[in-house]
Amino acid sequence: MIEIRGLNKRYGAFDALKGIDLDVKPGEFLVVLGPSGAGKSTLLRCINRLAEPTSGDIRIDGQPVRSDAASLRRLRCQVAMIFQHYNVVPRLSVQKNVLTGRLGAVPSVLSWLQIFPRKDVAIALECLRRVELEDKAELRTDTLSGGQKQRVGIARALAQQPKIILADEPVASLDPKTSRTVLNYLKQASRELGITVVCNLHQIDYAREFGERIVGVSGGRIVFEGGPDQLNGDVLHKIYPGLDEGDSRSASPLRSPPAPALRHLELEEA
Ligand SMILES: Nc1ncnc2c1ncn2[C@@H]1O[C@H](COP(=O)(O)OP(=O)(O)OP(=O)(O)O)[C@@H](O)[C@H]1O
Repeated sequence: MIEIRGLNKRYGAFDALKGIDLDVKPGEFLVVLGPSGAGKSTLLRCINRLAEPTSGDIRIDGQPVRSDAASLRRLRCQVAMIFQHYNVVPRLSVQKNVLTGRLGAVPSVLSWLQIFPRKDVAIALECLRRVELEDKAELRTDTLSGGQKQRVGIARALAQQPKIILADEPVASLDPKTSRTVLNYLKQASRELGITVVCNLHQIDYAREFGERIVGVSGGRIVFEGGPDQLNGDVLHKIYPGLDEGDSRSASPLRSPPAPALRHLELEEA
């Protein structure tokens, strides 16, 4: 579903990604694990062209990903994104937030007027049902808890009816119990709908629990690819140089501090 060959991304004089080769199979739930600054977000942003690769080739469903308007339009339909800070519109109702996932499929004049065809409203409600929030559809989104907001983020991504969901640290701002609930919704939807998911995580425990396959990134390179049962101490030291034994058994020391809310939405500087 995703084929990446020789992907490099340079910011000024800094190489954020160095020769990434990666294949993601259709329907796979892939976890990208790595320390802060490893290049995980940059990898996702290159896949969906929020960042322009310096060099290399990315194909989605066999089609090369390019930056011309037609390719970007196709890409935006095929690939949905889930963000650490939910990126919901607080004043809008839960249902309207989910309906924004339908914007690519609705004539722009209707979306300008915030009028959505009945078919799209039905899709939004079905997606809310998948994350068990259909009873909150009419509420303002800023009345929800963090975990519920992220479930709205998942429903919005599902409403797009994408082939691929890229989730950039979707549970970094949530407590452990809520994190597991949110990741369960995401994994279940991926399994039932056959959506390919690439999910960036900081937490080793969640990577083991939810990843069907894990890619370890460190210093802009892939340093591990394998199953969750292969995440042993040696592998963890490769991914997290300097990690001590206690850290490798616990998820919490590897939690990142929250990043600025809009960082992942901002297009990189030209
Ligand atoms: N727009 C940018 N301009 C300059 N440098 C950048 C930019 N975006 C990312 N970087 C740098 O590229 C490196 C990789 O960043 P990236 O956000 O991809 O890492 P990450 O693994 O996702 O980290 P985190 O888990 O903290 O989000 C970091 O050193 C970061 O400072």
